[in-house]
Amino acid sequence: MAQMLFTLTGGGRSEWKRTEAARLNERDGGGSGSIGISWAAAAYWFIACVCKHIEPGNLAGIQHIILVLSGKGGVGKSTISTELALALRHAGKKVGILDVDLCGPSIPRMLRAEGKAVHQCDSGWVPVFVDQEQSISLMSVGFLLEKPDEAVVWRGPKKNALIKQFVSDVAWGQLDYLVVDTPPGTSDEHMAAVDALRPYSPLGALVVTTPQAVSVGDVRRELTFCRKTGLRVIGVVENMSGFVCPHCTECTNIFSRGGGEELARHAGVPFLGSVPLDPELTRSLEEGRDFIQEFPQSPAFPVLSAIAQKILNETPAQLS
Ligand SMILES: Nc1ncnc2c1ncn2[C@@H]1O[C@H](COP(=O)(O)OP(=O)(O)OP(=O)(O)O)[C@@H](O)[C@H]1O
Repeated sequence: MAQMLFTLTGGGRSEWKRTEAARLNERDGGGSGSIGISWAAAAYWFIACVCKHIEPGNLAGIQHIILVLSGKGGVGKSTISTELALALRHAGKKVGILDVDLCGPSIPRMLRAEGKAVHQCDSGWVPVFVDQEQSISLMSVGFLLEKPDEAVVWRGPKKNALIKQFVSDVAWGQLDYLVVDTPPGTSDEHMAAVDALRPYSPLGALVVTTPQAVSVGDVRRELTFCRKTGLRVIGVVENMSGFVCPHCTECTNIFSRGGGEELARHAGVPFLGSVPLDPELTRSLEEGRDFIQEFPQSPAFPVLSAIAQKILNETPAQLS
């Protein structure tokens, strides 16, 4: 504990002690879930407030916050978060990604940032910059784990405490967009994220689904969650919507098609587009490559670019 507090409150840029985080994770994994990082966070806040080392409002420089939600796991939420961030970045925007999918942090790998370390400055944790121009910054629990495939086995209160700490303590600086990748479903973690983010900036949700009725049904629950928490729905994205044969360019609707669009129409929320299954997208994510820059001929490229463009077109007017 003493070591952790030292690393969190010490002056200058000292490296986050990942081994200490991993040790706390190990010690508390599956246990009471109420000690460890959450206690350290409380102590950290107390000391930070007393010493006035931490400026409140680390999110104050962010123009727009977009929460990416999905009813089910594996429908491509992290994929859409990553590609949206890349597309916005290629449109000249400064973008941050906050990965609050604590049990499945896949974005560091998708952006080839695995193994990078989070540093500390006077105003909090410095996110990892994933490109040389420092136009995309990323914060993920993946950076706090000793090994990339280590499991985070925490109970709800502890996860919520870390999400709140991510929201308050990451020094993003000036950003045009913060894309928040959430776990699947509508859990306590979503409430923690929404509650913690609400005071800082206009907020909207982008809901990802696959076209099948079973996934679309889960999206209805997401839309209800948005309504109940007062989150504006920016739009629905249908992912894995058809497979375009690379040889003959014929599109096969493997998981049916159009469920997301129909749901959006019924719910009265915007439909942003249907992203096809695209092997080049899978490959670029596996290899941590920049799909938007490297694969402009791919079938998923025009749809992902159009989704980013719709967000660019409407966010200044509607979210401000
Ligand atoms: N349109 C697509 N074309 C090809 N592959 C895709 C597409 N969308 C997602 N994938 C692949 O599907 C897998 C699951 O995607 P992803 O991790 O983004 O889903 P998720 O909803 O974030 O999952 P989780 O709920 O586990 O966080 C990944 O391997 C990704 O590369």
